[in-house]
Amino acid sequence: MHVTRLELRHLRRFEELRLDPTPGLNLITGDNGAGKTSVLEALHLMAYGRSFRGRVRDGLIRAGDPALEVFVEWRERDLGTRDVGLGDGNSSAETAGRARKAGLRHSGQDWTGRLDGANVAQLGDLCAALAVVTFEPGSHALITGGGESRRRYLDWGLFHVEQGFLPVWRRYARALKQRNALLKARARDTQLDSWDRELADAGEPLDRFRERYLEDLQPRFSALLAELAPALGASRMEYQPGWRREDMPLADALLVARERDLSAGYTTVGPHRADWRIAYGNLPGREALSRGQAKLTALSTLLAQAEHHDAVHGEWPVVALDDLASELDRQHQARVLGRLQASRAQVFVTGTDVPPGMPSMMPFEWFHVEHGAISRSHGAPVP
Ligand SMILES: Nc1ncnc2c1ncn2[C@@H]1O[C@H](COP(=O)(O)OP(=O)(O)OP(=O)(O)O)[C@@H](O)[C@H]1O
Repeated sequence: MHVTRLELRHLRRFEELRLDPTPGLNLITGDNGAGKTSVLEALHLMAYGRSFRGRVRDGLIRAGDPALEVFVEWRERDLGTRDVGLGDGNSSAETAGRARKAGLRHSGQDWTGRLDGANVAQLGDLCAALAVVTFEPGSHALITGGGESRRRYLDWGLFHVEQGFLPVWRRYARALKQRNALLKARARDTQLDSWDRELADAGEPLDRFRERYLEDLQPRFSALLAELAPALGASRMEYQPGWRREDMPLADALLVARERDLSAGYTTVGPHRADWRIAYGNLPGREALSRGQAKLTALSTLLAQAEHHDAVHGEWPVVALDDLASELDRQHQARVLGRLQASRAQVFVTGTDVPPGMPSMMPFEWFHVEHGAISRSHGAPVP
């Protein structure tokens, strides 16, 4: 899939901005604070309902404005349409496939969204339409940070590749909210029984979806990390369900935990506590990773997710790489960009300049951000 138009209004420093990217590599340069990252944030917002730098209300709306707006038009593979040679990033793929569009207005509290000309009822419906994978300076937290971002990683991938996942996820989230409210109110056992049942009925399939998805990612992830960071040794993604699944089904675990949950006022076991970790052949654990190794591991998990999306849908998600040159050394920049070029993914890269690791003769479209505006200059191949 590739974005053909991105428009944003009242986002960070921008009054208004429009970008018409190429289906291949798009380089966005500018000085510090010019607004390069903000462009990727707009794209990420449409795909995730939030920025990778926080929620909309955490400073994404331009100071003094009541709300921001983002519009995206993109093309995605249509099973009835044959995709024609994309290798040079300038092919007829610009006109092939199915055209889609989405719009989002967000005030930080309220939002309205439209997808292909119709209103959307849930933000998740909008986010499940456009697939964007973002690697940015905070991405190492996917490996070294708390479990929430790792659960979000699994769920986001599943929203895009498993049709049945969203209803199960919503059912589980609703049951969890109800059970937690009852626990806080110290409800009677009979009331809790029915929500335990509901939670277990949604939680068991949710757990199976996640475990299977991680298994599907596993071979891609291991191959990617072996290429990007061979010194780490053979690696494995290990799934942790969020309760002692080897000992009992979720329904029993909820019952066993009930007294503890009543005193805590929330549900302490279940898929909302699930996690995954990486086991490395040559390291005791993530605590021993350098910052750069954590970044390469995170990048491998993100690219594995993108490759899997391609295996399911026959096309890559859009790939956004924020500040690539300060995240990876030259050699890794070259490897990653070369791999992405071969994948025919649409890629957005930001930086203060052309990344020094950009492979020579790689074609790209060059955008420059300055004084709150973006201008286009055709990138010459790097000598
Ligand atoms: N809510 C806001 N209202 C107005 N301006 C904002 C708001 N939030 C951020 N800004 C400004 O918008 C710009 C955001 O820049 P952004 O982080 O996208 O820049 P960048 O080009 O990626 O910079 P760097 O190279 O320093 O990472 C900064 O100049 C910042 O001060």
